[in-house]
Amino acid sequence: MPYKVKDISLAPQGEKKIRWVQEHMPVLERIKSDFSEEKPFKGVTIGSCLHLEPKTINLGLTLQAGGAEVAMTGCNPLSTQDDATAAGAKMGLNMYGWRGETNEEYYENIHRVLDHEPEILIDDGADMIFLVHRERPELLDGIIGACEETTTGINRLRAMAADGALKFPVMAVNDAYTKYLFDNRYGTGQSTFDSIMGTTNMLIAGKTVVVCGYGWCGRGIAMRAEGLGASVIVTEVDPIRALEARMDGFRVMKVSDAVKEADILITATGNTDVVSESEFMNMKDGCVMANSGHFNVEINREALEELSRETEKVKEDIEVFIMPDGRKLYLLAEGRLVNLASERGQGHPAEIMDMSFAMQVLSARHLLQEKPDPGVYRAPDEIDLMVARMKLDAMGIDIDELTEKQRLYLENWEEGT
Ligand SMILES: NC(=O)c1ccc[n+]([C@@H]2O[C@H](COP(=O)([O-])OP(=O)(O)OC[C@H]3O[C@@H](n4cnc5c(N)ncnc54)[C@H](O)[C@@H]3O)[C@@H](O)[C@H]2O)c1
Ligand SMILES: O=c1[nH]cnc2c1ncn2[C@@H]1O[C@H](CO)[C@@H](O)[C@H]1O
Ligand SMILES: N[C@@H](CCS)C(=O)O
Repeated sequence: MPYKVKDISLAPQGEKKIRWVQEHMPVLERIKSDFSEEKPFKGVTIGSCLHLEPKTINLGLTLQAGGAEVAMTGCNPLSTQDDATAAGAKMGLNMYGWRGETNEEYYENIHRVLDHEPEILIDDGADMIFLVHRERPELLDGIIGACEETTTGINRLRAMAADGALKFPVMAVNDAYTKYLFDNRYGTGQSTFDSIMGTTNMLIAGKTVVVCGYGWCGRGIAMRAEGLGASVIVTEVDPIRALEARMDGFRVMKVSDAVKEADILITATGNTDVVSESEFMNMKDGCVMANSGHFNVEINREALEELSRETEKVKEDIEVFIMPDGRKLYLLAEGRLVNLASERGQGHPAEIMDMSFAMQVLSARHLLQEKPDPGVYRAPDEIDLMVARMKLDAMGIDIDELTEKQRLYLENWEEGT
């Protein structure tokens, strides 16, 4: 099995980590067992560009159990766990990636996955989907479709479809209820603090935490910050979401004012330049900044570097930028997704990725069965509900069912007071 990983001798350690997450991914394990009987992907090659860590390797193993030939690379140069990729390679997955890739190596590894001529792509952020359109158009005819993991990827793909540039169908996995309501909210909420606390060893209680963006990720981060004892300020550009944040009990203000109070600032907007020159000029001394949104552009690191008179690596994943007036501003994990890109970041909990990855593999099967026209599609509600039911089942939770009388009552418009 071809592979290019950091150190194949790390495989035994990686295998242990994979076994551990498997115990906490009951939905995916159940699907894996069904797939090993049905073999829905027999003869199909699947290429993925996802954060490479034990839960994602387990996704690869699920596709493999379903009969697929699987080739995997990472979707962020810093989020790969080298023991997990070593184990994945040993377990028969074609594996390309290592932590700390250069930009060039990152794209070379995506090309290596594309060299397998995958018929289905699974992407996070749409880098692989763009690359195949731009640089490997000869592969487009052989591609049945793709599944996209995250909000930003889907926004980019919708823009591409609107321009008529998208040449195959894409399942918007992020838009499934069993994905964004749990992964983006509870997953990002927990893993962001897990990583910030692990990296900095700082206390959250008593601090002022500024959360930029009150979408599904932002509300999870704000909720957990409050639970840890912080005073939370939210910044937004959408008036409805700003109102929601206020009525959820948080202070809401412009980012230019919020930075004056921030001990910790976390971005989760999917946007660029959310925190830039003027914010750095007014930011509270000692503020620790982290991004849990997308790519490394939400906090403008280049502007930060240009403004500062001195920069230094404090310790793993913490950089200090000393401003001309002596204020020290700190940036975690180079401004990349802090919950995955920092050494201490393990990504979302296994119980969360259990549902996200169940939606991935079932959406991939749906693509294969339905072969829709080019466009961006939400997974059918039946699949979403099936994943929710399997999760409840695994949690030992029973819920009520509508009686026939109740169903008829809900469907009837004639009955009043
Ligand atoms: N770290 C992770 O593991 C993880 C998990 C899921 C999603 N994501 C990424 O996080 C980002 C947010 O995802 P989401 O699902 O919460 O999206 P969302 O669309 O629900 O929320 C984004 C929010 O940011 C607000 N916003 C946009 N520009 C802003 C600005 N300049 N200032 C303040 N607010 C602004 C929007 O109005 C919106 O309410 C996306 O890039 C997504 O891909 C990361
Ligand atoms: O631990 C993880 N493994 C794999 N993917 C993850 C993990 N944590 C979060 N995400 C995924 O990363 C996307 C943003 O790039 C999110 O949409 C989330 O689903
Ligand atoms: N895969 C990209 C997209 C995140 S939204 C990243 O890791 O930055």
